[in-house]
Amino acid sequence: MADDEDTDVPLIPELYKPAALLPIAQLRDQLLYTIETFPVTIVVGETGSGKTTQIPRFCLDAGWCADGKQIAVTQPRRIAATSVAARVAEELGTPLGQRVGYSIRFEDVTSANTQVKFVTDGLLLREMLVDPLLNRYSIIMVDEAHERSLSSDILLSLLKKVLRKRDDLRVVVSSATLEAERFLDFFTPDEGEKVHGKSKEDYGKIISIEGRTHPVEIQYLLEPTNNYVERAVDAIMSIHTSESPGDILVFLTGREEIDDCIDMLSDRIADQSPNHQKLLTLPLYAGLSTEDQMFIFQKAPPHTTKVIISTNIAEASVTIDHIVYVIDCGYVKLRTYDANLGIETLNIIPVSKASATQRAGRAGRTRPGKCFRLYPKTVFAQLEEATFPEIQRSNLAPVVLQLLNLGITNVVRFDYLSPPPSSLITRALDLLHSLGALAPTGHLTKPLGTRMAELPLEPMLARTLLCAATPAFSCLDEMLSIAAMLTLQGNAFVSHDGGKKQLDAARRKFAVAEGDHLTLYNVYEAFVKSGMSVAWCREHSLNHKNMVKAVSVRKQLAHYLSRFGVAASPLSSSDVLRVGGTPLAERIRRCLTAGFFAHAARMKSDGSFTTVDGKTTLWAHPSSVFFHRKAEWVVYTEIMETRGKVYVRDLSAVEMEWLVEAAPEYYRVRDGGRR
Ligand SMILES: Nc1ncnc2c1ncn2[C@@H]1O[C@H](COP(=O)(O)OP(=O)(O)OP(=O)(O)O)[C@@H](O)[C@H]1O
Repeated sequence: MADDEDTDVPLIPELYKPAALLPIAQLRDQLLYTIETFPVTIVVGETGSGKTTQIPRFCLDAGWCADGKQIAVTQPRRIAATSVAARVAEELGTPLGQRVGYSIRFEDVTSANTQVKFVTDGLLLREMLVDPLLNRYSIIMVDEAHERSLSSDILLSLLKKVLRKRDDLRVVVSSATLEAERFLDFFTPDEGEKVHGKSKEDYGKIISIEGRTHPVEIQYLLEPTNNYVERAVDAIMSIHTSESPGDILVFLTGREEIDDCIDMLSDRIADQSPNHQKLLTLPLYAGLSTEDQMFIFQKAPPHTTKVIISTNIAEASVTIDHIVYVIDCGYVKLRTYDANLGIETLNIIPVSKASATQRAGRAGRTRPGKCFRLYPKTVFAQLEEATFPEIQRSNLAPVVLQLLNLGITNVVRFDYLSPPPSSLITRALDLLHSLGALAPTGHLTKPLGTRMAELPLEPMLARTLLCAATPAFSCLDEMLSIAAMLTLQGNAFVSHDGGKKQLDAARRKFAVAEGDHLTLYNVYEAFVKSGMSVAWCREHSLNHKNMVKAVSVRKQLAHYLSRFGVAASPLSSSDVLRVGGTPLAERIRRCLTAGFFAHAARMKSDGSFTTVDGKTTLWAHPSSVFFHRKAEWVVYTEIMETRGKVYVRDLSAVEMEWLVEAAPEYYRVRDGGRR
């Protein structure tokens, strides 16, 4: 939380200069009238027209926070929530965390004075667990709703319900053109029905904002390429040598491609004459700490061109000053859940037109720009209009758990914007049931199910953590550290000089035969013992900021548990090395099995793994202890598909008996399939 200073600062009209040049400025009065009159306003506008930064300012100025209520603006991604909050705070001349703040998972930069709060959509959903009617807000703006992120879809459904109960709440949905009518239809009452005296016609309205800040010229390749990373490097070099100066933003699909691109680029730069304008390459992907992500917003040093190489996380709502050129590979890594196999895979697929437009729109925000699409124009014409809704391709267990906790027991007939396939819901219910979160009545079990819903962790990890406190496992202290490290999503280690060998060597120093979770635990412990030292992290190829983040996450998780009245035994569990004759390391692995039994695999003679049902071959990620070592059975906490191979990360060796013990029903019901 930020400090509570600045309590009585009035709205500062002299600082309030709604960037008069932004297209949205002309629609200010119309927008405010619509928001005042209609419960729901759908705003459609070009990228950079001012929706995200200006609408909250207009509403603030119009008195929507006068009675102590707040305005919330949701974003699908952390980087958008944090950077836009910083921008709006700057525009209003207030320190970030005061009148304008942000809140993302494990990071709350708001105070009692906060009036405009940028949040990730998932976080606002979580807030509903404690404040189901979101009473503290007068306006909720769901930004980038056309992206159809899982959380924003669910949020829209819940907001529709809240609006039926609160006639003082206003919902603003910002969307790309194509989806606007659909959103309006979703919210408005049926023909002949009235809500708070309002009929279909006077319940909601679409406002279109014409025009954009600066022009963006789009260029295409004449022929398709079969190596867009290489083409991206070519494009960067050609901009660097032939175009007028300006920073470059490149969209690739994932971290590996980003690393490859940076490696290739540094080889090419090495060949250049030293008096040439320098290139500064900066990676950007979700696994970086917030601080590292914010690095991309810093101005490049003199005579230096900044080249940001990013996944789609910089695609929407983000303004990076000085970006003149955007290079778009035309692909995105999309998470898809296969309900039959029960695994999540990451597939690289062509972007949608909406995404391509958003990417191009990262240029032309503070000056005219150019966008180079690494595919022919004919390919653009064939792209899907919008991204396939996440709710129809996701593991729904976390969301179903939250809906159940909100008292929505009939999750099949819930009012979804796009109903998910029933197989996904069934699978989610099945998993929650086997995790012990769901009672036969269809309600959450108490306390396990409700506690799992409250913990900001996915259900399997939540259950693992809750089990860790039970006498049989007695490893809460250790599991708290492991859970905190897992939230770093494989980004504890970093190569300070770019070398993969150095990274492997660093990992090996902490590795233990039992697997990656205990290895992560060792890393955490050693970091804390080092006094959280920066130098120590450097020496061991660890990302200091991420490690500090893990310490903070661990504290927050411990706080949740103490609120539940769950605590480690007074003797630190590390001191109780053997409980009931079971050594600590084994208890930890048994405990992991209690949560991750659905993520079990058996090693084959060639070192790959097969899922319990024998249907899928999995490979240990190179960062795993089991990339080299042998184990018969393992549980894994992360699964991803890269270049046609399914990799599992964070593995621990377990015994088959533990799996059956942990989930007898799960393994029996699926018999024939699973054992
Ligand atoms: N951090 C910043 N630095 C400089 N200018 C900025 C910054 N943030 C916003 N702007 C200016 O404000 C304009 C509007 O930004 P805003 O994010 O409100 O647009 P938007 O309509 O929400 O766009 P999008 O849908 O692409 O996110 C930008 O085009 C840019 O000119």
